[in-house]
Parts: sequence; C-alpha cells; structure tokens
Amino acid sequence: MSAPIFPQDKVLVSVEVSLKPSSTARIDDVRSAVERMLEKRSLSYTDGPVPVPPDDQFLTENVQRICICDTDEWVQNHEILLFWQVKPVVHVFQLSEEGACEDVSGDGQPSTFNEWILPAKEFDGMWESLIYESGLKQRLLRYAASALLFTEKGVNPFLVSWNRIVLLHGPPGTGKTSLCKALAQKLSIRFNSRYPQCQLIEVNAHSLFSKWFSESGKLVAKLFQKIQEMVEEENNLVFVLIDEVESLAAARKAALSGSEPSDSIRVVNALLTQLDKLKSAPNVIILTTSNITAAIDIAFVDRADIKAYVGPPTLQARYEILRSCLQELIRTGILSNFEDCESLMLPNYGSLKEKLNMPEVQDARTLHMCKQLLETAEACEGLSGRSLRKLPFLGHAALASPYGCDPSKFLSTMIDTARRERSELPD
Ligand SMILES: Nc1ncnc2c1ncn2[C@@H]1O[C@H](COP(=O)(O)OP(=O)(O)OP(=O)(O)O)[C@@H](O)[C@H]1O
Repeated sequence: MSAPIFPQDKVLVSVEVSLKPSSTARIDDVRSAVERMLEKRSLSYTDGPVPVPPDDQFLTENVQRICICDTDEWVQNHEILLFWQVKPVVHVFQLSEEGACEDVSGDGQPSTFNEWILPAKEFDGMWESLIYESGLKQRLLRYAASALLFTEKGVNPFLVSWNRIVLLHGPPGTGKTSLCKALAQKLSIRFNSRYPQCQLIEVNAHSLFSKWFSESGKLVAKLFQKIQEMVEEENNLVFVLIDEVESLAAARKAALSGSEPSDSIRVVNALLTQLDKLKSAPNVIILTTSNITAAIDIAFVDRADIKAYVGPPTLQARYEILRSCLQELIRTGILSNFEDCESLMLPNYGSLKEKLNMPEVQDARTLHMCKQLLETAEACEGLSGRSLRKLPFLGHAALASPYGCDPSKFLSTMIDTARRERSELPD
C-alpha cells in the first residue's frame, strides 16, 4: 500500500507516548497536549523518537518519550509520510515497574506461572528489537486488533466466527516467545482506552507435569481460577502465554501409550478444557508457541485463527539484527577509536544498495564497515536470531584487547566468529 494522496484517506499512524514513572498527569491531558504539539509541527513521519519540545513545561515534566511507530506498513521504497498525509493516533501509557510476580507455592515445587502487569518495563523496546520480513509483526497486530474489535462490537459468533488464539511456530531461537510477549505489550498500549488494565500470565507447561502429578490437577485448577477472576473484570485485558504447546500433546500421547502415569493425561485434559472455557471470554487472548513446524495434535491449537510461521532470519533481517548490536556497542563506548565514533550511524539494509552503488559519495570508513557488516550477515546464514544476538559478545571475547576497539577490526573478528559458529551447527 502506498501513501494516500487525498486528505480523506489520511493514514493512521500510531504515536506512543510513555509517561515518566513519577508522572501523575491525566492521560487525556497528555494526549491532547501531544496532539497539539504534533499539529504545530510539520513533521515527516518515520519510525523513531520525536524530541519532547524543551519549552513545553507540561510535556517535559510528564513525558519520558514520544515515539512514532510502525509506519513501515505504509511506506515503501523510501517514501516519506508527510504531516498532511497522516492522522496521528496518540497512545499514552505508563510502564509498570512491578516486575514479574511468580506464583510461589512455597513447597519446593517449580512455579506454574509468571504474571506481569502490562505494559511492563521489562518488555519495553522488545517489539522494535525483533526483526522479521514481510510484515509478520504488522499482520499479527492487525489480526489481534480485529479480533478484539469484533468482540467489542458484539459481532455474533454464530454468524461470523473468529477466535483469539495465536500460534507461532518455527525453529528454536527465532524469537517466538519474545514476539508473543512483545505483541501483548503492544496491544496493551494500543487498547488502553478500552482496557485500562492488562495482564500477561505465562504458564509454565513443563512444571504442570512435575513429579508431583497428584498435585498437578490442583495446580491447573488454581491457576485457571485465578485467570477466570481476572477475566471477569471487564476492563481487564488478559493474555495467557503457553510456550511449547507440543509438550502437552506429547504428554497426552505418552499417557495413552502407557509410558507416563495416567495422571498426566488428566492434567492435559484439564488444561485443554479450561482453555476451551476461557476462549469464550471476550477479553482474553491466548498466545501459544511451538518448535514443531508440522501439525500439532491439540484440539484447541487446531482452531487457532492466527497461525504464523516464524522462520530463521533472512539476509536482510540478519544484517539489521547485527547492525542494531553494533550500534549498541558503539553507543556504550565498547567500540570506539576515533572521534565522533558515537555519532556513527550505519545505513539500514534498504539504503545499503544505493550506498554501495555510489561509493564515490560515501565516507570511506562507513562504506568499508557496511561491506564488512554485510559479509558478516552473509556468513551467518542458518544461525538463529538468538545466536545472532550472542555473536557480538563472542566476537568481543575473542579480541586481544577488550577496550576501545576499532569497529572495523571488531567486524573482522565477527566474521571469523560467525564462520566458527556456523561450522558447529548440526547438519
Ligand atoms: N528475528 C529476530 N530479530 C531479533 N532478535 C531475535 C530474532 N529472533 C530471535 N531473536 C533474539 O533471540 C532471543 C530468543 O528468542 P525466544 O526465546 O523468544 O525464541 P523462541 O523462538 O521462543 O525460542 P525457543 O523456542 O527455543 O524458546 C530473543 O530475545 C531475541 O533477542
């Protein structure tokens, strides 16, 4: 989709406004102030921060950060969205600093779930840090947003059917769990005027099959009673995350074949029944992940509307992941050896081609680093996103001197490290 020309077709662009932890300002007041501020300025809309105007006392006192998000959905071929093409949709929120609240049973059993109040400080920036191609993140966001809208408008499920189960499947380390958490965080921000409270419950499926099988049934009951209570409050939006759902199917199969205690089948069945019940609540989104790419034999996953394959990073994604790592090491001063090193900005993959085609107009040092970065990204084919994010650390540990390293020298080491890591991959 390209940017519209007519005013009635203005594109809606999300502007996220994070309040300072100390702020007690009313959300509505901040939203109006930001809207006024944006109206006054002839901004071009690209993803990234908008500086808080220093002469606006109300905003400087209350606002931590203003950020334009997810314009990539509208922008192709480096087009730029200009202010008159855009209707900003301002979302104001305050991050919860409470941290994960574990369920502590106190009797030595592993906890069955973790709980966060969203939007949580831990997940801040996670969505942006996950890099995929072909609009995967946008697709997930739109699916979930449509599902919530259908519910809110009371669409009759007998006439139009939809559900709120998301399944992300793909190889290990491709960011599925992180993507679920980041999606929950994003939706909690986007829907905060409808649902002022929001929680994420991460169910630890493995712990439900602990050796205290006799206890497991009770654990499931306790967990779902808690979730049910949250859901009954209609201003609450509740996300339930179940990682590696295939472990449920495996446990059931093992129980049927007699190699596991029959208690485990009861636990799986209890869990599935509870999930089925929960599904009918309008304010719940169930997020599941699986490392198995083939069909998963679980009834409720079968019914998931929102299924997405999350694959290993492509060359472009690998370049972008490594670029963000490098920029972070430059920001923190771990890589530096020349003046202005902190202000060094490596071009993104989109503008890289152009730059490589016009070498004469480029700064020679930046150009050389881009080529090295691209070479590293090429050398990383087959590595997961998780391994890629570790690579700079391994590369750094392999350096002769850990201080003030030259970025270009560092990249040479990274290429070697990438090749070594790749050679250690199982076939
Ligand atoms: N596409 C990606 N872009 C950026 N970072 C990524 C990407 N894929 C993975 N990562 C990094 O790898 C980390 C681990 O990902 P996560 O644990 O969410 O993966 P997973 O697919 O759920 O893995 P597993 O199934 O093995 O638990 C993420 O926190 C992130 O830093």
